[in-house]
Amino acid sequence: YLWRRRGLPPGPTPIPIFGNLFQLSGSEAPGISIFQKWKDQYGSMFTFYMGPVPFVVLTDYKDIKETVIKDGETYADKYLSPEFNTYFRGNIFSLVDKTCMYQERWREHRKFAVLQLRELGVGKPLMESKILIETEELLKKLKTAEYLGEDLCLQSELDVAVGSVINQFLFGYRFDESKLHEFVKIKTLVNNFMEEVGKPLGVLAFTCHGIPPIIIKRMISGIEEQKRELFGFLRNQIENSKIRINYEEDQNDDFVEAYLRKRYQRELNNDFDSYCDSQLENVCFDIWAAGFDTLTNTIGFLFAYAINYPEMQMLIHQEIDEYLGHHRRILTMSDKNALVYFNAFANETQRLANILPMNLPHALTRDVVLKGYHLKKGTGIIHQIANVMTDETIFKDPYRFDPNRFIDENGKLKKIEELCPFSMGKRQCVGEGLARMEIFLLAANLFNYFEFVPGSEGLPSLFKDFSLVSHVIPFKCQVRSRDHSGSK
Ligand code: HEM
Repeated sequence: YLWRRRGLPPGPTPIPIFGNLFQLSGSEAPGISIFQKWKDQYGSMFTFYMGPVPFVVLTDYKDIKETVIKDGETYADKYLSPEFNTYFRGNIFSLVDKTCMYQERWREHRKFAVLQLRELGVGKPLMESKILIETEELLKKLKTAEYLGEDLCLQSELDVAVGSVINQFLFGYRFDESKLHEFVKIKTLVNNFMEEVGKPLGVLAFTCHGIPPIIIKRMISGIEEQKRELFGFLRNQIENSKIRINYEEDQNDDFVEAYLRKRYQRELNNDFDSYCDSQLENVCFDIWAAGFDTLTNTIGFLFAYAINYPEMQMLIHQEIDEYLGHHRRILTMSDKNALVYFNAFANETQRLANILPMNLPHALTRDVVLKGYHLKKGTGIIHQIANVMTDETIFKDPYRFDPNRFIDENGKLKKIEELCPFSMGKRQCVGEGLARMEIFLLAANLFNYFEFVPGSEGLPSLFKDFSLVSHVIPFKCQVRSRDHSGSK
């Protein structure tokens, strides 16, 4: 009755105030299976309630494509709480959360971020060289761990490498020994933020419209101090850039410099609104929050799978050895296409690590008729890519880790369009190019020089917790050098 009254597709019965949140949080972690259960029960398009708010969920690739690709503008808005945004960000500033009211500002800043990722080197030797510096540093640390015969917490090392690349992009410097304390601080703050908004009350505060800021503050009380420190850190970096920058020059070394120059030019033309400090702080936060956890955990899962499946790790090693012959050297992006098995392994990792158990909620920018349902402008829509990537009609035996599903009968890499970890359409991940480069350069090179085996605590767990982004449980491993001559 509830569904018919609202003209929505059917779904599980909600309870007052909390809707279906407890079914979601009480389900098997990380939460993908409950969407599958609802799909089996109500069909591929159904409605569930996050708190008092209904969200229409699309779980079929075909339907997602029909909506976000063929009618992108209609689905480009986000369904996130303006009150939460105002409380957390100071206003409706950001790349990730932008709502319809601020569509133009979001469009401008998204375009700017995509352009800067390109200008500052994604897909080019410039970014490659920065990622390779992190790769070399990682290799040195692995060598030391091997020499000492110690267990290695690989995830901590990957975190520093991934964090350094983001910080290079944003602020122009990496986290060397002297800056490690800064990294630990920002990582902790971003992680705590993710944890808070991943809890049921956090999800409510993050998505439901109309909750007064004073209540939001109570619902996610853990966030207050972190917010101050996090934005304090970002503000500090931006202020340092302002001191360094020379507006006479036009060469940008990092994102913040590019932003400040753009703002300067706009202000010369009497536009004092489009580019401002608060927006810059929030975009920096978004790039950290959206880019760090997702990427470092993807690479972490890749190694966790490789240690759990040594016979597959051996195939990665064999492929690299056959390709490089006797001349072991650092792999670069020009080698990527030759390493079919590694790419298939990385694809399968992204599919099964399925890093966003629930995608970010979008909202309709106009009334639409979808599969016979008349949905009103503003309705929340979730494109459940996690369920597409575990759809057994596309990926047979979907919970089995099997890189071979991405290799065709001619031994070539098979493109399966339903592999969509970066989502699709107008809100598709802006960091996809950077993420793909890092996955290849960091991971392929570590396999190039080392074998990874379980540490003293045994095999890495493949369990995924319930969070906005699935985290690999930090594991210990041992590394064995594959380069006995000692030359690199
Ligand atoms: C393996 C790593 C990554 C994965 C799996 C991933 C996945 C995603 C997904 C699924 C979305 C949401 C799309 C939607 O709303 O439908 C997204 C958005 C976003 N990602 Fe990523 N991401 C990754 C890495 C990165 C990196 C490295 C950056 C930064 C350089 C980044 C920046 C962003 C931003 C800014 C958005 C919001 C875009 C918008 O709403 O317009 N991501 N990402």
